[in-house]
Amino acid sequence: MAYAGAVVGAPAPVGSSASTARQVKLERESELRIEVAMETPLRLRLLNGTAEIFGTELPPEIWLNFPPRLKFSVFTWYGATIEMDGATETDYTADETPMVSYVNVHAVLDGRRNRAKASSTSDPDSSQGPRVIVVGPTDSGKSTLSRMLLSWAAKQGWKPTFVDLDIGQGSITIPGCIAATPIEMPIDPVEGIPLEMPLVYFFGHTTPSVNADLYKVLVKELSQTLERQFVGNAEARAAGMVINTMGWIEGVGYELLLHSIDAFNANVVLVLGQEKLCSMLKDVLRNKPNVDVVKLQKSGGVVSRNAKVRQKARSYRIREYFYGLANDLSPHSNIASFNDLSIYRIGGGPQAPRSALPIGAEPAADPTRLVPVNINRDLLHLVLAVSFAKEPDQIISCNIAGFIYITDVDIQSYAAQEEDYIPCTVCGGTTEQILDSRDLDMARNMKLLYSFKLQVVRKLHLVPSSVLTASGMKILLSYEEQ
Ligand SMILES: Nc1ncnc2c1ncn2[C@@H]1O[C@H](COP(=O)(O)OP(=O)(O)OP(=O)(O)O)[C@@H](O)[C@H]1O
Repeated sequence: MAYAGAVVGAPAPVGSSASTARQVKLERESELRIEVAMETPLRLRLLNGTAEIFGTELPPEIWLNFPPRLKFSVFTWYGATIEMDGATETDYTADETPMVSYVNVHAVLDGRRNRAKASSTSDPDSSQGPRVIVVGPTDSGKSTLSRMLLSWAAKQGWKPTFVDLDIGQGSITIPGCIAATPIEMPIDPVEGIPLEMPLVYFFGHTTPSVNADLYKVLVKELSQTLERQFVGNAEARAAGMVINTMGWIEGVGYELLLHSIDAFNANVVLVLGQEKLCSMLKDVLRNKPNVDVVKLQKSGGVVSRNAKVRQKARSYRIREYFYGLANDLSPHSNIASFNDLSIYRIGGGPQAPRSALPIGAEPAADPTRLVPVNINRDLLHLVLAVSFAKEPDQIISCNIAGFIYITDVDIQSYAAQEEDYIPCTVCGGTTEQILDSRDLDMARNMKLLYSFKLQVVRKLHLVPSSVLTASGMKILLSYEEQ
């Protein structure tokens, strides 16, 4: 069948929504850029030739289902024919892409991995593979480039570690977290980053400006944990890391970027699409000859997302966590007694009274102070992170097991049964704040430690509700569309 619909290099009209199957012939080194329709999924398959989606090769002939709103491109190095079935917001082909420069970076990184592998494992420096950090403004394609570098490396048998420091639009778990996970296979174009063994730290907000100190502490914790893991794992060490960062590159954002480069001992800094940031980083890192700062072109395919779209994307990520990408998970609902829960938030908290401060000094909240949270209806609709910490003072340095969503807080039945209220003693999270960013108040920035044992990564396995219906808080592990 002849190729219909897309003209090389020219966008199809926005909103084109042909729903019949159609074929697209791609010339070598060109790509088909697609934004799936808002409400309906898209099927796509490779008919002939070879093609990849952000570094992961497409299997021949097999239909892949892409959920609504997904934005991606199918790139071919040598030419391919693609068949699509379903509606799109936009689909067009482009023959100008920065893919050659991206794959050249991969080749250099691959050489470094081989050298690290071949070197004596007793020398920590030479056995360390590349630690790549991808930086740039919002919507410059950082996550996409990170993904390509990881998938190309995994295709060649490496198991690089993916570190995602983007708390606004991170791709490992729900927003508000920084996380790391080994990538052992090219990343699935539909499912995304595998969730088998992520190391997740909970910040609780979608922008670090609410508590930049806490963000730094968590980045440091994550980097130190990975460092310890690398000591006993020569394979992971040689494969190195790819670190995705936030798009906030001005002021405090720039300072946090420098802190991340330092915390992870990054030795390759890839700057996407901004001359000024590149020259600032080159300047500030000139005393570190082992750090390469490389400027790369932004792809014309990167889709810009406004605040509303980003906020929606965050809501979908949370929903996806509880229900699965294809609604294939069934979150459990449970009721837990207040006494079985200990909830803390980090930062803010009661401040020292002015009278206790030196004259002229302003009271300042300790950004890393652990504050017990009284259970009340303010917790309603919060998403809480479940910490692995055994004691409250471990919360800030501990990674988390998963998340719960609070659908009801029954104060009355609690009051009827409990004379003495014992303030809860563990850690907390965020909720609708993340879902709709209405309120970035630090009072909501909490972590959570569950006092009964949970083994959770993606699915929470709580004690059955019949055991825990005694009183108090009803916890439904689900998320309601706002
Ligand atoms: N070549 C391309 N063709 C089509 N869509 C693309 C292409 N490259 C990136 N995208 C899409 O553009 C969007 C933004 O890209 P990406 O998430 O990589 O940017 P970012 O710089 O990481 O964004 P952030 O501002 O959140 O840090 C994503 O939905 C991504 O899938």
